[in-house]
Amino acid sequence: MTELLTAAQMRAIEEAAIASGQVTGLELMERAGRGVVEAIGEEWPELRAGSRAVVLCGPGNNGGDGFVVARLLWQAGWGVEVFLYGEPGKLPPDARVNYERWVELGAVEALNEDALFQSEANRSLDNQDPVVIDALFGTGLSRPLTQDIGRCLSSLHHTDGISFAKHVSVECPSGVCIDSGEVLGRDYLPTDTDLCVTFHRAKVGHYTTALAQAVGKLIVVDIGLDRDPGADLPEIYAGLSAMLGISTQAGVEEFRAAALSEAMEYAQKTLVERDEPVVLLQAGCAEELGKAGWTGEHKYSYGHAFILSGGVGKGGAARLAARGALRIGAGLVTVGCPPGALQENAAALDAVMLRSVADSEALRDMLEDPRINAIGVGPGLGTGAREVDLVRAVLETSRDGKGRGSGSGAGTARRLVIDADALTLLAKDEGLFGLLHKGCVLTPHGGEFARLFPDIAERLEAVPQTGPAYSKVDATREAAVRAGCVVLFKGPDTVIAAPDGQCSVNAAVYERAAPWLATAGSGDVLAGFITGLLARGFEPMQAAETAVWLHVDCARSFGPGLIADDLPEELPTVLRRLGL
Ligand SMILES: NC(=O)C1=CN([C@@H]2O[C@H](COP(=O)(O)OP(=O)(O)OC[C@H]3O[C@@H](n4cnc5c(N)ncnc54)[C@H](O)[C@@H]3O)[C@@H](O)[C@H]2O)[C@@H](O)CC1
Ligand SMILES: Nc1ncnc2c1ncn2[C@@H]1O[C@H](COP(=O)(O)OP(=O)(O)O)[C@@H](O)[C@H]1O
Ligand SMILES: [K+]
Repeated sequence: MTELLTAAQMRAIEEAAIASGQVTGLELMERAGRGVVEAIGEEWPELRAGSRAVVLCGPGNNGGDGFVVARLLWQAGWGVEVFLYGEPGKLPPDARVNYERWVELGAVEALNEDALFQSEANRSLDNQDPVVIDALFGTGLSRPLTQDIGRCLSSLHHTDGISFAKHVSVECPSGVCIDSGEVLGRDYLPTDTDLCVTFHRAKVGHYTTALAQAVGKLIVVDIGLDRDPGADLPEIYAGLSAMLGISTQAGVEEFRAAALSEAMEYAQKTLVERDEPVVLLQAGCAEELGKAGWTGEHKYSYGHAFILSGGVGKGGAARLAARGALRIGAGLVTVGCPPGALQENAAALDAVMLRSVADSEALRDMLEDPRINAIGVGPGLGTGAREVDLVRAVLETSRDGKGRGSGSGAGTARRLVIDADALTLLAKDEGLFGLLHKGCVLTPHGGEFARLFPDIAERLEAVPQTGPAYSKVDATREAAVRAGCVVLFKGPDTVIAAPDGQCSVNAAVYERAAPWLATAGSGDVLAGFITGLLARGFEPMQAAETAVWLHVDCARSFGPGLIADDLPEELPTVLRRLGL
């Protein structure tokens, strides 16, 4: 499990490590700078002594990292030019030390567009593919960049006469709020970056679409913050006691107690400041499916999923969802449609069963069957009065104590996936919205989210002027609390949140990009995947996480040319590859 951090969490972790005596800020900065240089070497092994770099340093510790990078590249024989935004006298202590170390080796010029143009790296005729290293702002960005800095960054790519072949960002492209992935002020897009090097853990913003689209490759460098803060204490004491000549056993114990209590105090502060972590979904989240296994005695052991369909000519979406539910392992899947659409559906369904559902009364009768333990409602449903009644029936008959299934979800309320048209109905009808319960999963895309939670969407859309900016993670968490159930907010950066604060990100970006998943009907298949897993007894959060991860994996496994119908058919290949 990989946790994604906010800037505040990262700061707290660093502070705790420094306070425990485990490491100094200066050492962390050295490791960070070294990590950047190593990442450059691995990415472009052809660059070596004689290559050129321009390092842009900012007024904080991100700038400090930049001075370390400059020094290490210089020591490796590179031609290095350094530009500083800010005053040397105002640099924080560790950055100041590294500034001083650099000025023994080379010059520091004030950063502006003209200076970049005039830089040797830009003007030299040896054309060595100069690298520009952006160490202006990292986790400490608190307001929009001034226009002159914004212009400098834009000029790196968009101005005739300035050309830097390779662009490296330290922590993140400067100007981006690392909690949200947003450019503060939204005056321009994040600067395109070939390589973004961050430290200890990726931050939440790295996995948002806005930032990921600008970053070619993300590297997370280990700066040694995973070690137990108490682990080094005996050595530290041994060193100190030898120095001071106080080596007694009592002294050892006293020293340990004092140092540990300080470390504990910081650790507690760190924990208090932390929400439930935001988790990046990885292959491991699908392991639950393996653990759930295929060991049942009969089809009802795997639950019975029911998908409500729209009328004549509108059944494709429900059929896609049904196919998804069946492939992901629901024991039985039934599509319920209006009588007039039976013929159309019968012609298109085989393994999926079919029932006629004339109206909400017929539906309530059907849902007397306790074996139906998961329902998917919304894809292609329609948004008329009949559909309002159907959605109400589904919600009312699935609240606590109703719809106890015989599958592994037995003993819990019937679970629901509410998607597409059903979300539109919820947005129009407060009464329906009020019927939501913890067994539901809402799966809005951006438009549906804005209809359901207009004030939250408005806050998310507002141009952020200060950091940390309100993020998709914040928005989804807030929506989940309001709805009282799991909310899965779709997109290349799908965020899933539960009312208790659990939150995960399924990122179809970087090496997991699957832009061809944006194809008509793919959301319907996702709704089906979740419904199928709910039928199998998965908890709502776990069902949403597993389904969305497999959804992207199916798209990646199939590749470009994918249409929604291919997604369920690709699932067996994906499951086999995962060893499930
Ligand atoms: N704290 C540590 O121990 C470590 C920090 N590291 C680096 O330090 C960075 C964080 O350092 P800081 O907290 O100093 O933050 P930054 O260096 O990201 O920026 C903070 C500085 O920029 C100013 N500032 C913020 N927004 C501005 C704007 N729009 N225009 C002009 N000035 C602006 C602030 O007033 C402050 O002086 C990380 O991203 C990472 O690169 C690494 O060296 C690892 C260790
Ligand atoms: N660029 C993208 N990369 C990866 N996945 C995407 C991208 N754009 C959309 N998706 C995913 O595709 C699906 C589209 O669902 P939705 O918008 O409901 O479409 P439809 O209603 O046509 O099924 C969602 O799961 C969404 O997360
Ligand atoms: K930066």
